Amino acid sequence: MNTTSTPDNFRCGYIAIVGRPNVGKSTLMNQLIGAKVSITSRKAQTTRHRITGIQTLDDAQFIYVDTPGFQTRHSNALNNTLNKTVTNTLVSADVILYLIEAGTFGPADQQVIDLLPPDVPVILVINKADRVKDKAALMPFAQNVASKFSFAAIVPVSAKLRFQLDALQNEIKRFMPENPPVFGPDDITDRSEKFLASEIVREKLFRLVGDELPYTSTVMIEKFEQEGDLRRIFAVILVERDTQKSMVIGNKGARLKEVSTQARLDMEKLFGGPVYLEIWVKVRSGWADNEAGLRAYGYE
Ligand SMILES: Nc1nc2c(ncn2[C@@H]2O[C@H](COP(=O)(O)OP(=O)(O)OP(=O)(O)O)[C@@H](O)[C@H]2O)c(=O)[nH]1
Repeated sequence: MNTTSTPDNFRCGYIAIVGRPNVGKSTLMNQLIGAKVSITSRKAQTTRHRITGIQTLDDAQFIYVDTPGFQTRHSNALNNTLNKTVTNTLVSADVILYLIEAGTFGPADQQVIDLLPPDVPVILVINKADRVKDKAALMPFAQNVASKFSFAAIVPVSAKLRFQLDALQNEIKRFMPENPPVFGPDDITDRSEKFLASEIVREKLFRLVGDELPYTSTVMIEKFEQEGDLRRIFAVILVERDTQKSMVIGNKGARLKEVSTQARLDMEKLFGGPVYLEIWVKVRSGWADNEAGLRAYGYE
């Protein structure tokens, strides 16, 4: 018996987004749900946690699961943990979006294909289609990639320009099971504000400090207090060496100040109220190679 106003044939499902680092997974999820819950950056390997973005329409609820970029270049405890997360995310999904970049297919893309489970529908999403001048060239490229796996559908998109995202959403809906919604109609993420705050600081850090900073640097929120509308947030950026600490702080603290200002503005937009943000930089060496250390920082 249906006791709520949910239509009988409502669809609800989990959608995993996978692809090698930097193909645009976070950008795609943010554009699909229309809010910034996953961080994006020009630097590869910025997404470390599983992030859920939720979109609810009249007839369907899409629950997106973002996965860390599959890492093959470096091998340490952190990367092994990341790859395990990818595999676990995939087998429990109803639909998988496998992302590649238009015109590019390399060994790292193949390695992600090798992780795809055979019994979950996989949509081949060819992202960054805006970069391809000769659209006719996309066809043979798509056919070539399609020969490598039995995809349920193929959709070229531009996550950045929102090109073909409706078409993609319709394809996704076809493969979602009939289920009542899991989340409320206004929820966009099941992540806490504290978690989102740390992701925002990390995004600014990678954007502003750039390639010199190793991806093992991390952000912790030491205190998160709310007083009426005001949120007071105390964050720590953990780096591995003193030289990295000075890089983050910058000349007379200019860089850290910029990270802090930009992060605060994003938080105020996302939380819908004023934010007081304080960020400290601390050095802690070797944590990325230590499994126990990883657990302590919440990477299971
Ligand atoms: N031209 C173009 N650039 C895009 C598009 N989608 C994403 N990008 C850019 O590609 C870069 C990487 O995007 P992300 O969304 O961070 O990629 P990701 O796959 O989540 O990366 P990891 O977190 O490293 O796994 C950013 O600079 C984006 O702006 C697109 O459709 N067109």
